Amino acid sequence: MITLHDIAYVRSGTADAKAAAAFAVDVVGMELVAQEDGVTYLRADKRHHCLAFEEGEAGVLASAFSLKGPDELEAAEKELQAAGVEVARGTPKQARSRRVEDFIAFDDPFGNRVELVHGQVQLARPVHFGRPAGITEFGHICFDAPDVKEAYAFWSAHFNIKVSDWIGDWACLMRFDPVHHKLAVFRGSEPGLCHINFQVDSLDDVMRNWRFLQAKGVEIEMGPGRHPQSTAIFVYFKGPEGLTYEYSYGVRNLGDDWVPRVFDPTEPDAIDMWHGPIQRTQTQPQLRRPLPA
Ligand SMILES: O=C/C=C/C(C(=O)O)=C(/O)C(=O)O
Ligand SMILES: [Fe+2]
Repeated sequence: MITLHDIAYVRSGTADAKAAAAFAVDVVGMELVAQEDGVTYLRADKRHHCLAFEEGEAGVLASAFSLKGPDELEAAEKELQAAGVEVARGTPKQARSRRVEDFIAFDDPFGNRVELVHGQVQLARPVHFGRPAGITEFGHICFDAPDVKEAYAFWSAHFNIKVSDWIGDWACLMRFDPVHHKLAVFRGSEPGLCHINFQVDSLDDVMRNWRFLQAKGVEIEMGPGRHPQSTAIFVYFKGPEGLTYEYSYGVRNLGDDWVPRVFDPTEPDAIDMWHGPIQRTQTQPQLRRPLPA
């Protein structure tokens, strides 16, 4: 069993790094940490970065989770290989570019590129936020996959992942610590990054951010609303090149005795208890690249 410790980062390709970074800083409120070798690094909490834009074709390149250390990384590599998953270890140069000690990469059964890392660099200094959006941390990652049941079968077979809630066969919200979900999979015809979530400090932050986004003419995909699953109050909005961001406040923590629930996706309040207009958040496509050599 591979024990995920935390989410680490999303790495996304961009054809316009300047626009992608400007949106991440001036609209989302992240800190621009560095721009180096065609990569722009953005942070929102203690991590060196939780979002990196690599110049090139637009689309998600990888989503990463951290493990405890080198022994755990090696054990993860062996476990995945034994299960027939093709796994590659990153080169020192690639690890340096990700600001991690070491990492492995593989594709989930649908082609979502996942990286497992250890030794992600942290920055001790406070985050110099681009604007006061109230971000407290990088909250969760959401993939698309054509079969969410099969996606859960994969994650629960090899990882310390438990389902927290199902939305029929349309979505699976998963946890590996008390937080309701740090990984979600939504049904979509192709692999991709459904959205990247940032937790904010208060309900007021969600509402202030919503007003700010509206005033800036940013496309609001959904919200403000409240998810019945995590009870979080949310707003989803669209950044450049199809990258969807979510702010949310109030995600619940679960105990070991939690029994997963099943919500009917055809019900009007299945994803928003406030019955706001439901719009399927468009996904940033997964770019198909060879595994690290
Ligand atoms: O569509 C349902 C979304 C649920 C949640 C939640 O319960 O917080 C999400 O954050 C999500 O996956 O976007
Ligand atoms: Fe979310």
